[in-house]
Amino acid sequence: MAEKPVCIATQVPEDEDTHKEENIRCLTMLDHFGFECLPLQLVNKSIQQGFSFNILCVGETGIGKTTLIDTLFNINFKEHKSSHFHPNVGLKIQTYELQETNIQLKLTVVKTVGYGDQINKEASYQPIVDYLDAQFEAYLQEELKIKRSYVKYHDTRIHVCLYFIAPTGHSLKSLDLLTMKKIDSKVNIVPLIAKADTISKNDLQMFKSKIMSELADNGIQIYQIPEDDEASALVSVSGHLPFAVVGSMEEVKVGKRMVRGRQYPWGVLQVENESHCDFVKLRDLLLCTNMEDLKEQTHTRHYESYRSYRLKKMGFTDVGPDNQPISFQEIYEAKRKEFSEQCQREEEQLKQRFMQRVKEKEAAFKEAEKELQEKFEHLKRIQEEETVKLEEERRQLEEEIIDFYKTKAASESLQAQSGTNIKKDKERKK
Ligand SMILES: Nc1nc2c(ncn2[C@@H]2O[C@H](COP(=O)(O)OP(=O)(O)OP(=O)(O)O)[C@@H](O)[C@H]2O)c(=O)[nH]1
Repeated sequence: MAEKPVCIATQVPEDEDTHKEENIRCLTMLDHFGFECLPLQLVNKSIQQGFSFNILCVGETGIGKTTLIDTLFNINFKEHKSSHFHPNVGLKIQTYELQETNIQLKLTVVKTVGYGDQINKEASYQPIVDYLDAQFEAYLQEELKIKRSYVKYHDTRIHVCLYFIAPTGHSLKSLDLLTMKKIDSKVNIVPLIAKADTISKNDLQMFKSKIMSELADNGIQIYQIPEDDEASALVSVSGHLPFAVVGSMEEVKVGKRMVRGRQYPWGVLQVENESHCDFVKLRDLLLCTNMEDLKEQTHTRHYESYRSYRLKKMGFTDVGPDNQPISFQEIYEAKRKEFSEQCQREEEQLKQRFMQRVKEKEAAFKEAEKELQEKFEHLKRIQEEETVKLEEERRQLEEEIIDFYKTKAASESLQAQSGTNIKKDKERKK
């Protein structure tokens, strides 16, 4: 905080001459004191804790997401290029611990992978929506814990979504409109025209107005830059939306200086030259003037609406059916009662269903038993008839055997008789 001379007024008795007031001494303060120091406490605390910032980059493969993030933080994050053949849209999440002088920044960059590469683009926005909700849910679960630890907790809620629009110079694609519509209530969207060096100055202005009117026509809410804020007003950024950005980590010679830019046969595009592109405006917005506002909007607007939706879904409400304020305890008791009644009802239903099934099973068993008994009786009858038949056959066989033996004995005696007669005849002939 800059030191400034202050006038310390001393109380002068009313009856003294007014010319004495001219002799009030002006002292220069050597240090801060009193509640003037309050902001210092916040500054020190913030420096000690460090800052965190979460950026989501949504854009087609190869549109310049990585290069822009590298250029914003002036660090080569060494990213591999993605392929165009992902079957679905995915997200690449990376967290970096950065330091500038004594300021630490925990930066999380989430980038889409394979966005806009599928033939059917209908569900391209879903992984993005799911990711945004999952971060809100994780924060809500931390908030609902009895033992919370916000200091250690890594808040991964996305503070800003940089939406990369292809520099077609024509209009927004239906995928752009669809995705932005789906996420505008969950994140602060800052639309960017990517690779703005590939589009002429006149075309760029027309393209910008076209995009803004298309966003308005489709009711898409982008991040509203607070214009009353002194710093924002100075750069008057809103009028430049969507920012036409160019990314490059290349150092190019311009006159006697080395600047970051892109060298072309016809000249150099300087990334940090405000008459060449809006990169500086974007960097100022994200890092210098509006980071805290982006975080605040994330918490008070987007997270708040997710939280209230989830709590309502869980059955919590601020007012009862009679529009009277209702306490958490009352809701809890009512919910518990409702739950135990529901449990009882379900238990009763289960019991009845069980009894019904037991009855059905018993009836089925009885029916099966009856059928078996009938079958048994039938088989028994058949078997008895078979036995009687067999007995008859056996009797007949025995009779036949007896007859056979009788016949056999008769024939044997006849044979013996004839043998004796032959012998007697022979003896007689002798
Ligand atoms: N003309 C121009 N080219 C750029 C710009 N930014 C990046 N590029 C080039 O575009 C190509 C892809 O850039 P990346 O930053 O890897 O794109 P990306 O969107 O991160 O790609 P993926 O992560 O693979 O989806 C590289 O050859 C960059 O040099 C830009 O502003 N203008």
